[in-house]
Amino acid sequence: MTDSRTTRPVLDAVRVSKHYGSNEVLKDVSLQVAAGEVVCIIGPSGAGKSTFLRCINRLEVPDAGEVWVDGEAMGFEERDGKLYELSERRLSKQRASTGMVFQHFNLFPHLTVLGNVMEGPVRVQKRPAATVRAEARAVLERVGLGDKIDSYPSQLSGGQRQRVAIARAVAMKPLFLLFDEPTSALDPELVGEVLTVMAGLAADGMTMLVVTHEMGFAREVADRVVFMADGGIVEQGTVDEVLLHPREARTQRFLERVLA
Ligand SMILES: Nc1ncnc2c1ncn2[C@@H]1O[C@H](COP(=O)(O)OP(=O)(O)OP(=O)(O)O)[C@@H](O)[C@H]1O
Repeated sequence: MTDSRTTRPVLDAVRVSKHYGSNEVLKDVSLQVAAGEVVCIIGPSGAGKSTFLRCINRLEVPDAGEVWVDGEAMGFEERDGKLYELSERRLSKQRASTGMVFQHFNLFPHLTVLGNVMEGPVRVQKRPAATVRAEARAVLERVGLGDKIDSYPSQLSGGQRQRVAIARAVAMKPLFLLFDEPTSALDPELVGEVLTVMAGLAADGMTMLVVTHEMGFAREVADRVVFMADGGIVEQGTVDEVLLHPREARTQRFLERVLA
């Protein structure tokens, strides 16, 4: 990749740390993701993967470290050369640039599928409803739910709900998408339809940081794989380097266990 647009880091997390009580959950974690890149984070339960994603979009406030998104410090704005903490309202707007898809969909039960997808662009980003409606329909077509726009979440399968959640994040036109184990809550037969949508977004050039236990997805789609354990990055590299020829004993043991 020689095009500078596809190599510039759109996400730059620098020495992020977080503790809960005496539990050091993240220790000095740094990670860059370039525009157009798909990075999968793998690792055992309790490694700090979810906490890292939540620190990136400031659903959790890190104890130390910085997160830069397209050159802007997450949670702060610059005025007169100084950084000031953003109000919750402005933070919500900034957070929209880091669209997040959770394990448990988090849809609004009282809104239709279309209403769920329009909510963020209209209420948070204050974009005109007519434009957003047309865009939301197009995004829902793209995730294969064009015929479900008037349904309510309770009328959908888990896989369909997760595809609505993905459409909702995409409709905000984020700089990148964060996925936190997006298929872990699904029945096995519904996992494939969600992974297919995610692979489609990756093929379209969407920048993605994906916490996943789906090794097949990581192998097929990731440009880079990051192995986390005990609150830190143990190793990272290409699929070939990390999944097929891991250097670190901890990575080898983890892969032996999950691929057994
Ligand atoms: N809000 C919280 N309060 C206290 N401890 C927390 C909180 N959130 C996470 N932890 C702890 O932080 C550690 C890391 O949790 P985290 O969910 O980030 O790990 P993970 O790698 O995503 O694990 P999993 O794959 O099981 O989701 C765990 O020990 C967890 O119990």
